[in-house]
Amino acid sequence: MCDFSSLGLADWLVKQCKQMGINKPTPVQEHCMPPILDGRDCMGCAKTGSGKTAAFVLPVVQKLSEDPYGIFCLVLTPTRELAYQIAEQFRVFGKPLGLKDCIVVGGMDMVSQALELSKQPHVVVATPGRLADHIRSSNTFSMSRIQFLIMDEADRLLEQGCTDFTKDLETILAILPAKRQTLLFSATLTDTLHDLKSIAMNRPFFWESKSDTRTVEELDQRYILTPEKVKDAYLVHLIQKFTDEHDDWSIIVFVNTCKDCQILTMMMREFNFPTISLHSMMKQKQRFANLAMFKASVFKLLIATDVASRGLDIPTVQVVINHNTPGLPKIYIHRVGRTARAGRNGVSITLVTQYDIHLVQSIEAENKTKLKEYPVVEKDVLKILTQVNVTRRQCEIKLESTDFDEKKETNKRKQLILEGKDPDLEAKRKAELEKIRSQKKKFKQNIHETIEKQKRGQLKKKIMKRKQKKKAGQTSA
Ligand SMILES: Nc1ncnc2c1ncn2[C@@H]1O[C@H](COP(=O)(O)OP(=O)(O)OP(=O)(O)O)[C@@H](O)[C@H]1O
Repeated sequence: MCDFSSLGLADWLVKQCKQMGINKPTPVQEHCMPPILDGRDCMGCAKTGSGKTAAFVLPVVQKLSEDPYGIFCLVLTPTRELAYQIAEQFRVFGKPLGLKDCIVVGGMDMVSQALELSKQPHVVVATPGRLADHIRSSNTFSMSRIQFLIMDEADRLLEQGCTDFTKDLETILAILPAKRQTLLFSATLTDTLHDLKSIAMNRPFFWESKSDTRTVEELDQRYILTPEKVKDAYLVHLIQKFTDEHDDWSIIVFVNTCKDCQILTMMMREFNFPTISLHSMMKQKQRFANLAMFKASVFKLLIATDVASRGLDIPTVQVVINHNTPGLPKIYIHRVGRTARAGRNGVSITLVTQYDIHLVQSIEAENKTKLKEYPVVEKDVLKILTQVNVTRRQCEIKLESTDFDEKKETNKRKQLILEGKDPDLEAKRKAELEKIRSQKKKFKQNIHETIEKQKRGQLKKKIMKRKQKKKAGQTSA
């Protein structure tokens, strides 16, 4: 049987693992640690909650112990909360070494970060935007001797989504030495493999967990088909049911927008569920505080946008509810992966409207899993429908009386300016895109309606023919 020692891990680190209850390597650790210790670049793709973090932290800490200097390792990650989580793992495993880390993320004081960077910590864990800002604005630190570059959630860092890291990554990569080890990890690497190969060029070792499905077996994946207007009532019903039945369960509800996050949080509080939220329009200190309270189970219901969908490791989360069906299978994988971690069980429930059925189908096809219907007594949901919808309206009105939308607009403009774009031009471009999208949607709808009409017509004809035949048979008899 494989153990950490046989993978080449030093005794003191094996002991450190044991102290954390980590006794046997998971497959991603078993396969990726030896090539990393051997000096190779590595791309590791394994399911959510399978121990990818330790798969890169342990070899780096071991190598650091052999030749300690700062800055030895740079870790890049897409979200600020994840940066703190990864830094904590380095701190715990590297405690006997006196490992010094520095976290460089947006929303926190830049001056104190610059000061910490100048003290040459062993490990820097950063989000790309803020680190690139430091590189552009100061020369108090050097990364020219780093031994390791790690990109956690590497596919997210490279994709050009709503937050595009490309420019910042270029700035960062430009100051790193070519001779280094590059380690790339994610539960969904495959789509970006081509781009990743141009970053990891040192005899790259690629490992992907072999499995028929892309989600873990311990996860019970469900859906509820609901009209848009009944969604919130289902949500309240589900949360009531889970909190009544299991007082130690924590629940994450994923929503599409910051505004929805805010409204649903207000609503859940109206229904007396102690709730907190996490989204990108909140002040960073509040984000950290809320997450800490959720982790400590002070609050057991978290309403979050996709800022919480990747990497967060909270063992008490038993249920993930998707208030909206994720538009991409990849987003679905990361969201539902917040439960059923490290061999534990978990449930995910996706609320699906009739317009989202094609999204569920592509999630099922991509992940090679069928979602099962979650049984609900419909009349119990209908009983609370009016109350829930009135409460939503009240919360919407309450939110409208604050400057939430205004703040959102200002934040968006600031972000665009920082990205070197013209906010007015961008707005125009977006409006044009939206127009094309809605025309396409209308066109699709028309085709769908025509096909349905034709089908109905054919069916009518068939029935008529059958009736006529029957009649003819009766008269000839
Ligand atoms: N060998 C092991 N044995 C038991 N538990 C482990 C082992 N390695 C890691 N863990 C634990 O498993 C949990 C999940 O690990 P981790 O957060 O690294 O998952 P991940 O693969 O990075 O997931 P994600 O893709 O969601 O980021 C953590 O709580 C971690 O402490």
